[in-house]
Amino acid sequence: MKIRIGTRGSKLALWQAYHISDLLSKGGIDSEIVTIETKGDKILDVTISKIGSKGVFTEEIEEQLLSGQIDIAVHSAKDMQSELPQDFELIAFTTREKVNDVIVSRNQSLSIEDESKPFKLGTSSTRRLATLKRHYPHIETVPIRGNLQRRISKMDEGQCDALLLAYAGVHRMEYDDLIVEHLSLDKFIPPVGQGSVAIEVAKNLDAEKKAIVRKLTNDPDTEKRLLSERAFLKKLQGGCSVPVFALANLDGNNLSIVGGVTSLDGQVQIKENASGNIENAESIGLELAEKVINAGGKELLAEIKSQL
Ligand SMILES: NCc1[nH]cc(CCC(=O)O)c1CC(=O)O
Repeated sequence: MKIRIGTRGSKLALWQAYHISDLLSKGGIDSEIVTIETKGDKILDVTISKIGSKGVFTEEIEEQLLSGQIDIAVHSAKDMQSELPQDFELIAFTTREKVNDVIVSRNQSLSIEDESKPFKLGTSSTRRLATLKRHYPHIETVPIRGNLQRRISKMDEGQCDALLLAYAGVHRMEYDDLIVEHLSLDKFIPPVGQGSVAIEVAKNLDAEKKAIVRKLTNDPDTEKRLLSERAFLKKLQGGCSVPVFALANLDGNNLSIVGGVTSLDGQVQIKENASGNIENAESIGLELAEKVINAGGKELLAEIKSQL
């Protein structure tokens, strides 16, 4: 058996694909990596929230899953919509990396906490922008898009002094030396799924292939955390372009999740939590969503979406 792995062509995406290929190979399964260019890779001059269509990074890949040109597709879990088109499913989540965001800069003396030394921080994520406005209003932000390497060259050209990024991507691309600060999970709660690699398949994929890929790549603890977070996101109809955040953690058989939504200007934040037995991961996520909705989350989200 040979598994054809579809992926976007960025270095981070390729790292993820090779990671899956390695896990398969340790289990004695051969694989081949197929790179696929998506709309999201071609349009670089506008923020993702303005491209508008769902699945800008997934559509072309899903076409190849459906036609059988590839068997599995590898994505950053956090980039996956909470509701996939009906012919597709996620069958595995790899062991999660540290979930926090970091500040990356050539200037080791920067600190986001030091209000006397403001600096220009590059980010285009609405969640990060809203969080910055709420907790660090002295920080000036600059929109920066593109893959990690591109963002770092934009920083080096002087467009900004520092970048706000997920630790997972920075670490995988081996830019650890540029990390000047790890952001606290109390203030910067990550988006759903940050730090894990998800495997997507067409539902009609051969059952034996599905089972073998899942067995060799899925981390059950990560899966429970992500199922809970993704159930929350789906119920709230969040999506990756709005400042919705959630993080589930495990302590033995207990799963606890914190999550919510922040207004774009940072003035309003709804943040709730829920917990229970790990077996009820998804219903705990739904319970969290209900709490956020009861606290006015739907109205806040509608207002945010009208402003994007
Ligand atoms: N939005 C792009 C993206 N998708 C996944 C990661 C990082 C790796 C991960 O969280 O799995 C990044 C970069 C970033 O947000 O800094």
